[in-house]
Amino acid sequence: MSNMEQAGQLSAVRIKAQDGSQALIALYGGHLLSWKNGAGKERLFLSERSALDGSAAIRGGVPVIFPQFGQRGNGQRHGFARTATWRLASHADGQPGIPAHAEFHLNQDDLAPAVKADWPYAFELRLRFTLRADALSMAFNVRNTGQDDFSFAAALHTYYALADFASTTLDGLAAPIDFSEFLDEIHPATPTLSLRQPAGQESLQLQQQGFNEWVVWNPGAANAAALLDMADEEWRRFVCIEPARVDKQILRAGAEWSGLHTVSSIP
Ligand SMILES: O=P(O)(O)OC[C@H]1O[C@H](O)[C@H](O)[C@@H](O)[C@@H]1O
Repeated sequence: MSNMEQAGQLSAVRIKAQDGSQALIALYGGHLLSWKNGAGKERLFLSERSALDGSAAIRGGVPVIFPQFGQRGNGQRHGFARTATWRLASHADGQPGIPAHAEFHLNQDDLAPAVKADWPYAFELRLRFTLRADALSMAFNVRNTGQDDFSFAAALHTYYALADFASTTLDGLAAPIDFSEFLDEIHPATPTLSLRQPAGQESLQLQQQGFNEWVVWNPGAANAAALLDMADEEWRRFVCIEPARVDKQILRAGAEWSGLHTVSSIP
């Protein structure tokens, strides 16, 4: 397929909007690795030490968290979706008046036997990236295709590239964020946030629907030093702001849930 390329050892699809902005998504994890504006400026952080060979979750971009958030459950930390290989269902570059898109699917038959045995439910995940001039949206849909109810948590664990952590502000949460050190905070899902960087750097508007919280995370210096897949100084160059459904909630047999995350450039 013409839009396919390698990212490290991973297969990935690149989609381009009419204005020249681009997104690169790996099949491993259905993982958005890069989102550049029309001038080629990268919006997402990806650690220089990240595995890109399918051996471990990718450190950066947008890990898809499902069906468990962090260690809030007995399953794999942050779930199995970020380390499963998704199927590319459709993709197209943008045309005049039509955005670019790529859609990925994952169901129980795509999982390794041990993972499937650990979470024995029938499901269908759909993840659709829609790329417009200066805006990217991620639509995440979970369907319970089996006979049994199941509970799940979910998040789009977005790593935003920052010029300088300490000079960043985030507006729109119920309480202000202190960009000086370690952050691991869970806030109610106010619909719109503004991630502002110093003059000369791009600021972004973050919107979500369908999720319950915003999680804000940065390891800070000490924790970053202990992370094997992050260089010591890299923590200053990103913040994770994640639309999330942190606690597991039930999804009845036959039911579906949708969450939407839209990020756009603001002056
Ligand atoms: O290292 P990871 O498994 O990717 O998790 C990275 C981070 O994810 C979330 O933001 C959690 O709130 C943090 O507690 C966690 O440390």
